[in-house]
Amino acid sequence: MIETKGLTKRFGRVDAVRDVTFTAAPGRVTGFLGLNGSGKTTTLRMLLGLTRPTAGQALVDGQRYQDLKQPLRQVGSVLEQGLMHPGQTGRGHLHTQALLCGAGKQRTEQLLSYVGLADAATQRTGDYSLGMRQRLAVATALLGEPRILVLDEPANGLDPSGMAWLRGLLRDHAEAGGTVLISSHLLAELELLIDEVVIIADGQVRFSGPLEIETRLRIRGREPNVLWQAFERAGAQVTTDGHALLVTGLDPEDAGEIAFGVQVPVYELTAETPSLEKLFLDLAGAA
Ligand SMILES: Nc1ncnc2c1ncn2[C@@H]1O[C@H](COP(=O)(O)OP(=O)(O)OP(=O)(O)O)[C@@H](O)[C@H]1O
Repeated sequence: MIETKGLTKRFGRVDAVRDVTFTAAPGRVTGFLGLNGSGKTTTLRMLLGLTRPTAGQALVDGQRYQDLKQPLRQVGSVLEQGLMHPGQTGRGHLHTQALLCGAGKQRTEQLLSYVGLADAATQRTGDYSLGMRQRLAVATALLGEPRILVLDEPANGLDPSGMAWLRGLLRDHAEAGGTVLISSHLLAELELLIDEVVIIADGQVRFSGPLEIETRLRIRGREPNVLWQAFERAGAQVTTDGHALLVTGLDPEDAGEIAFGVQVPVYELTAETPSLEKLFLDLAGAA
């Protein structure tokens, strides 16, 4: 479990993070979304004990990171993947990091396969693509078999197969009861990865909650008023954009059956799902 309560960080006159309160729960993948400079990295750094809050608290399993007994076994993180030595091989990097958290050679070999780098284990990380470095960074985070993962922009540089791999990995981790907090400004990609979303803009949380974006139906028919009343009788919410009825609370099959029941021919019935990007742009005021 990750919790922040009134978390605030001021750098001189810059309010980087203001009164940020949110929870990332076990069994869920929580996305932490914001534009560049919105305060994501500063928040994650406070969570990992790397930046001291001006006010408020950042807690991991109810404790500050610096008070955890075995931090590397409790929390795995990817903050900056620039921390790899370019002359070291992928395997060498993982072995060195394994020493820090007491993981054995068997674990590093298993992880190299798990992140799809077994064949590239003897290549220098300086020759790795951005996506390969991300995979190695994720492997490093997993070394101590932590239940909590904090990943800053892990999707950056991944190709579609890399994204599918990351999605599977995060899903498995959450389904095994782990907690995942993953930041990004790559909205469309995050949409497929996460269950919950926390949207931050100008250092403040603008939205936090489950990612259940309601599908809206756009319906045109011969007698809109008859349809409107019939849909409302079925418990749906109905508005119009002047051309079509906009209906929430019904699935397309039900809407079709209702129109058939009141004998109104339907000319158009389209299910529209607003993208996470739209939600984000609306909430973050990011024009
Ligand atoms: N060490 C620092 N000293 C002064 N200002 C800082 C420092 N670190 C961050 N800031 C400022 O705090 C604000 C939030 O920055 P932060 O890096 O947390 O945002 P971010 O959402 O992670 O952005 P990005 O996606 O670009 O990494 C920015 O205005 C940034 O310039």
